[in-house]
Amino acid sequence: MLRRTLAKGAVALTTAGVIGGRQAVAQQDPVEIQFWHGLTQPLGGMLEQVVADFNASQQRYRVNATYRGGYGETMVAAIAAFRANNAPHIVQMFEVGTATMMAASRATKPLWELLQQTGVNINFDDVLAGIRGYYSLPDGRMASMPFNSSTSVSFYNKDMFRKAGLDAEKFPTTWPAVAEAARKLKAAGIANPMTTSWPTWLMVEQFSAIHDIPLATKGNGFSGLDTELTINNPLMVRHMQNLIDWHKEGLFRYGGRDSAADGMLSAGECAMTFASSGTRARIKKEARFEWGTAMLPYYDDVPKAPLNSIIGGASLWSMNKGASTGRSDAEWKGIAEFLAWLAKPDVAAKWHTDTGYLPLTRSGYERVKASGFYKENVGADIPIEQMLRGGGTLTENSRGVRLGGFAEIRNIIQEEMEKAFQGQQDAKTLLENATRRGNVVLRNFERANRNG
Ligand SMILES: O=P(O)(O)OC[C@H](O)CO
Repeated sequence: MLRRTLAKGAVALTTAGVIGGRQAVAQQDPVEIQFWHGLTQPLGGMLEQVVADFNASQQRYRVNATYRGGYGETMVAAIAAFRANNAPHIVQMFEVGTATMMAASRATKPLWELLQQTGVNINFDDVLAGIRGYYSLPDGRMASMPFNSSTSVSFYNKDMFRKAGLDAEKFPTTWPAVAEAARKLKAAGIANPMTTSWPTWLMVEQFSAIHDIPLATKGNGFSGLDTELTINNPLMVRHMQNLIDWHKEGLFRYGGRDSAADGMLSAGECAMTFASSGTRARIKKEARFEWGTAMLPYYDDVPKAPLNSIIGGASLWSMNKGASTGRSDAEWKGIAEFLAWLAKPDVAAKWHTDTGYLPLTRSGYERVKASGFYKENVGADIPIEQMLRGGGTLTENSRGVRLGGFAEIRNIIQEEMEKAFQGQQDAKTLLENATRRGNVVLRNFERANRNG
């Protein structure tokens, strides 16, 4: 289908040819690219602005960004759409969906193949190791496009700290010190001293990485689908039991599954929270008090702690339309051009500084540092500094997690945590149950995907 020229100053035409002395240049309609995302406000709006900027930067492609619910809902919607031969060109997939997408070879086109096929180049040499490793295949080729990679950090309300007689400029570095601060906050009348977003990401996945303990066998699942959970270990039991006890004591409040607690700190509903670095954008917009950020706490009697934290957030996957429906070369090219545009240093740097998500590359980080941004935005570099802790060398336990059915496993762990917070079980039972039930999910996934 052809669209008539809309060149500046030209009369809009209904047919090709010469009107009013001007030669109409026939031009193709832009190729439409559907992009489903799972970011709530204000991040969703920022992402849609990035897309609008891409659309304004060229005329061949038009990316349509649509919010499809949270990450979990977006994942379910994209899989269902593929089955109905109507998948989006690009889907934003949270990091826990990575193994599932890698196994869904009919539904997705790996990034390396997309770039090879379209001749579009994206240089991944300088991408942070913790990000690159998460989204690449064992041989190093990229499976998906890293976009909004986060890590998790502590956020706290400095006004509440002052009210409790705590040093507002020093967030406690260890878990016992956090509990002590929470007791003082409670004594000062703060109803909810601490909570957490993403309970499993924070209290199980990040916790294991920082303390250099495995979350699952086979290098946290990176080297095989025949992996088993190892979360029923003494350190995990110790931490979970502490959370259960602190909950009973009124020092910790469970704020719900996944991102449910994301808005609690900015609404003044707690004094401390542990959340995605990407929560920074929301806190900055909503908080009506002085707030601070700090690295995640740890147990300082654990020999290798604290190591680097791991990434979260999401990457972008290109999808086939359906099992029996292909895409045109122009569509694949449009997808690749858009992803390459996201990796442009200026675009990636703006996304990082606007949102709190990590810079994509080391050089990007250095550039932002040199610009003075971190001096003006104190604490904005804490997520990346925490990622690079330990010299940036990742261990098998600190490079991330790749499990089949991971979203389901997270739900199981959250369900078992909820039972414990309701007083129905202790930490040991919680972790035994979660391990047993999670391993069933892993075996089912392995059986279904054994032959690729
Ligand atoms: O809030 P995000 O985008 O950093 O994502 C947090 C978790 O990693 C999602 O699994």
